[in-house]
Amino acid sequence: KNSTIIKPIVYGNTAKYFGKKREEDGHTHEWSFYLKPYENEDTSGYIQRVQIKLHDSYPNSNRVLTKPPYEVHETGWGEFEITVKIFFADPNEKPLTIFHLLKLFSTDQDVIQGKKHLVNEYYDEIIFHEPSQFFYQLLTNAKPLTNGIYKHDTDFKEKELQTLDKMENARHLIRNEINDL
Ligand SMILES: Cn1nnc2cc(CO)ccc21
Repeated sequence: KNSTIIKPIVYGNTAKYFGKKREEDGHTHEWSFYLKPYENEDTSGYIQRVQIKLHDSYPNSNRVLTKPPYEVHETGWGEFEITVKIFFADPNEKPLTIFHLLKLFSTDQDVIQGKKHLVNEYYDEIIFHEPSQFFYQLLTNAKPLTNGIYKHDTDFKEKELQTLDKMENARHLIRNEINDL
């Protein structure tokens, strides 16, 4: 039977420039990395823990979160790859690894002047194909969160439309070029 469960997620980072380099440690930015469900639901029923691996030179660089919100708040001076590993409540479900390049620097004047946060976030989907009976229950009975804690800076629906338009335009361009051959 058709038992594929899709869980939309949003992950990424925000960053804010201090305005200058901090004397004592040379840090220039505060930043946050986060992983959250796209819809407001309690993920703790089906996510057992989330490991967020920072650059090795951060103290305690492997941040383990056993309940939401799955966030890391830090300060620093450099951009680097963050590796996220999501472990699920069903031990037979393979953990999922996500890679994210921390972004601190922007060319947007408002961001440079510290007037607004840099937001670098992505929409993705965790697809569970033929989950076990036990896990299917956990996935489908996730409690909706009433306090609406998750709001997204990015209007992903709008971004989807814009991306689809770009793809359509690209198809027309290619078709015209092929016709002109
Ligand atoms: C790569 N990077 N960027 N900023 C950093 C801050 C620390 C902690 O002092 C360690 C590593 C860092």
